[in-house]
Amino acid sequence: MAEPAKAIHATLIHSLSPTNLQVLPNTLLTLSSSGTILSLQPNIPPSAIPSILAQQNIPLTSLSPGQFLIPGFVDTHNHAPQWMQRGLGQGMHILDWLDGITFPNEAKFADPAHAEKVYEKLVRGMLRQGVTTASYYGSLHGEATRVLASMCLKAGQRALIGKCNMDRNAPAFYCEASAEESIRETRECIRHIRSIDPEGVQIRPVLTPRFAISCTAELLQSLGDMAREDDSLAIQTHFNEAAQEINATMALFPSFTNEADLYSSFGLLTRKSILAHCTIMTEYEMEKLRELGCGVAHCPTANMTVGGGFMAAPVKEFLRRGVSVGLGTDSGGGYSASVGDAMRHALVTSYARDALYPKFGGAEKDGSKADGRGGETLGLEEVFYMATRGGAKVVGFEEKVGGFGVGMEFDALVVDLRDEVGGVNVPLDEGDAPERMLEKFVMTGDDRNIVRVYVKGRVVHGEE
Ligand SMILES: O=c1[nH]c(=O)c2nc[nH]c2[nH]1
Repeated sequence: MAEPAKAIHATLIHSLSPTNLQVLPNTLLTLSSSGTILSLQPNIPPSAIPSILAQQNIPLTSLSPGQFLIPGFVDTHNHAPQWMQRGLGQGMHILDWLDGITFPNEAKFADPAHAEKVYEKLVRGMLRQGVTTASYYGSLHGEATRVLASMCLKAGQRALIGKCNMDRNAPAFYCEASAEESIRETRECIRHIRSIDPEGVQIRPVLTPRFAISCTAELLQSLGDMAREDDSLAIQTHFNEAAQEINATMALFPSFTNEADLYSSFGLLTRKSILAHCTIMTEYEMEKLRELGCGVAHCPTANMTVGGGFMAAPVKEFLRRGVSVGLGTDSGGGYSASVGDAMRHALVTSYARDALYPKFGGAEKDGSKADGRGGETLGLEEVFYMATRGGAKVVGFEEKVGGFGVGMEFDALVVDLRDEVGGVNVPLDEGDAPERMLEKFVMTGDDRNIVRVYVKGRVVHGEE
């Protein structure tokens, strides 16, 4: 067994399941030099630590009252080249927003120097906000996507990284010449990612057909073939995002009546699929995603502001059916790249769904009212789960991260609610219990309250 390299004494809070939060007070953790949790002992008073660590000459970090540890956040849906366009085009419909704002911005990543500059800010900015794992869409450019992969590895962020595939229905200045070229560049990116992190410890490739509108059937089929030949490959795409997008998709593929059948016919719906948005779902598609084991990247910030009006995905229904759901910032369709905002917006959109949308077909649910509404609100435990362990499951990192346990890798945030960190919004009160501190952080905290970030036990933001 590995030797302990450092110890941390803190109150830990993590999710065991969507509805089960666990607080581990006064916990003594030891970590190996590669960041694996070797031991985890709750209820150890500070006075007992010297004798426990007597045989181990390792440094100890102790948190103060007002501070606690949570697992690192997982952003299951993020467009890396859109980092600089956040906030633009609010209220636009999806296809107009892509043409008017997004494609001209992403086209700039043909220049690897531009990619280097923007991706450095992106990865640093995401780590600072506690996003220890992200699933990134790159631009369509192979070289810029390789720059992103190298940047994540160097900065210490875990990531799935995919070169965007798009060989039609985009302006000539931002469209791949053919399906073959798109596949060639995709293979090159996968090779690069696997050469710099052969075990996929920190970064992994993900197939990234942007959506069916921008991919020919030949390209979708070739990507599906790649997924079938290598079942370790994750897949990410946009799915049932908005009415404008669904109508355009069905017009391009008239032999299908829904997106679930369309994407699965090309072999793109697997247990490794990460489907962003899923706002407009039928009973049939809901069940199909469940049967196929696909994960959902719920992106409430974008769904409320860009793409198609106000869209409230049926998240509670996904959870009821056992479909894996994580949170995505969808930066920069989402104007905010903060998973904290995504948690708050997930709560708000669930309240809207509860009040305004007829309940989803299927079994009677507790809490539904006579008019068919109700039963759709999410709780704090559920949004925190989706931001951490649930997200880790969606992106395929659940055995390593998302919670705390012996044998897991230590991706964690030191949350600090004390006045001295300079955040004015968090109302820390004397005697606040850990559960209450977490609730206040989720609802009112920001990056100033994330004072240190660990990935694999290494400090990647803040000071040790
Ligand atoms: O939110 C979104 N952002 C995008 O970049 C995109 N492309 C296709 N569909 C999309 N939706």
